[in-house]
Amino acid sequence: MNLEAYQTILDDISLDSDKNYLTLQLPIYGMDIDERKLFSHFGSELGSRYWFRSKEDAYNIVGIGYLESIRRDKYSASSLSKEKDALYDKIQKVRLEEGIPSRLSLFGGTRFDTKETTDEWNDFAMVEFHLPKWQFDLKNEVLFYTAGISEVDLQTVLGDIVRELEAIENAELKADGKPVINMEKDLFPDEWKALVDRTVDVLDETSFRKVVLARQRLITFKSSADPLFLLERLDNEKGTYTIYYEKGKSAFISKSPEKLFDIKGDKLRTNAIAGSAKRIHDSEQDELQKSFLLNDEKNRYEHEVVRESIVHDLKPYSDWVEYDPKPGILENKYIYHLHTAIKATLNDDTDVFDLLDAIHPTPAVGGLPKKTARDYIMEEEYGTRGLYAAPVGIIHEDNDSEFVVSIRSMLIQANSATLFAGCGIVKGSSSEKEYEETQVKFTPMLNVLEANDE
Ligand SMILES: C=C(O[C@@H]1C=C(C(=O)O)C=C[C@H]1O)C(=O)O
Repeated sequence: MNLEAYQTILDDISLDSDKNYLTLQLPIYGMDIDERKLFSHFGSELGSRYWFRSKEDAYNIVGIGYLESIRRDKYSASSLSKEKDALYDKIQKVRLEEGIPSRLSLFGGTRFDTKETTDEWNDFAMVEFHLPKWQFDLKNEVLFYTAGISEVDLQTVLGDIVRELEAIENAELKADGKPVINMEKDLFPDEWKALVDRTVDVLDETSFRKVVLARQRLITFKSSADPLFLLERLDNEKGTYTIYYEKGKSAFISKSPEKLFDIKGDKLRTNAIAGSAKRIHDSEQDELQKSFLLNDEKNRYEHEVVRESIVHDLKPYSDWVEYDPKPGILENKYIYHLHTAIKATLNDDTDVFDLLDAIHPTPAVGGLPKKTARDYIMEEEYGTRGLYAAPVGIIHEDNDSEFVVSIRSMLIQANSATLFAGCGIVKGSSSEKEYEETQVKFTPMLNVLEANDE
C-alpha cells in the first residue's frame, strides 16, 4: 500500500459539499483478510453484515455496516431505479490507485411475493438494498470505504483505515462449536402432502401447468448459532452461491445453485434449472440418475415450462436470445438438476429493475401461468416465503448486476433456524416423491448446521 501516494491524492481533492458520502477505493493486495476475519473483527456490527459469493466466483464480497439503504414496501421498478441513481449520485468517489478492476455495489433483494409476512420476516423489507460502510471485494482485493462526507477528515482517514486493516488481519478466529440441537421437525408434513395431491388435481396442461410448492423444517438450538461457525460451514459446497445476509436480529443464508441473471454491459446470462434427481454418490447409480433425468418425461416437461417462460419474459428486452434446446445436467453435491444456459443481448434502455420484475419468479420457483401460480402459492402454501426463492444479489451504478434465486436457504433467528425447500408440481406428480425431493433439498442447510446424519 503506497500510503504516501494515497495521501497526496487526498491532499489534492476537495470534498464536494453537494454529496453525502465519500467512498475511497483502495487495493488491499496480499493482505491476509477473509470473510471470517471480517465478521470476527466487526462483531459489533452484528445485524448489519453480508457475505455474497457468486458460484462462478465473479464476486466475493463482504459488506459491513449499512450506511444507507433503499427500502420500499412495494416493488416499483421505476422508483427503485430512480432511488438507486439518486443514491449513487450522492457519493463522491475517489480512487487511490488507477486501474483497479472493481466497482462499488449495493447488496440486497426483494421478498418472494407480497404476502403479508408473519413476524419472522419483519427484519427484511419488501425491497431493500444496502450501501455498506466497508465493502471488501475479496476476489480482487479491493476495499471501498464509505463515510459521511461531513465526518471525513482527509488527514486522518487513511491512518484509521490502515489501523483497522491491521486489526482485521489479526482477528481471532475462534468459533463456537456446532449449535446443539434441541428439536427438529418438519412443519405441516401431512398437510403439505395433501396440498400436493389437491394441486395435482387442479393442474392441467394448458390453463394451469405448473406450481412450485415449498415447505419448512424448524430446528431449535440450546443457544444461538455462532456466525463464525456458520461461515466456515458455508465454505464447503462448490458450484453454489453463498449468501450470508444479516439484518437486525435475523440472518438469511443460502447455498443456491440457481442464478436468476447476471448482466455485464448489454449481455445478460440466465438459466433454466428445474427437474431434479438425488445424487447418490455411487458412480454407477449416479449415471443412472442422470440418464433418468435427461429422459424422464415429467422432469423434461417441468424444465421446458421454465425455459419457455424465461425466454418469453426476456423478449420485450432483447431481440437476441440464445439457448441450447437440449438441457444438460447441473451437478450439485446432493442433487442433479436439468439445466439450460440462456444468453441475451439487451436492448438499449433496459433497466435492471424492470428485468427483475419481468423474470422473477421463474416457474422454477413459482409456476405457470406466473400470476396464477403466485396467487396459488400465496393462498395455499403454509407459512411465508420471505426471502426464500427470492432474488438476492448486487447492483452496480449502471445495470451490471448478479442475482441469485435464493433457494437451499434458511432464516436464523435467536435459537432457531427455519429451512425452506420446494419442488415443481405438474399433472402426474406424486406427493410422496415430491416430499422426498424436498427432503434432499434441505440437505445443504442441514449440512451447514451439521444437523444431518452424514
Ligand atoms: C424450489 C426449489 O428448487 C427448484 C425446483 C426444482 C425442481 O422442482 O426440480 C429444481 C431446482 C430449483 O429450481 C428449492 O430448492 O427449494
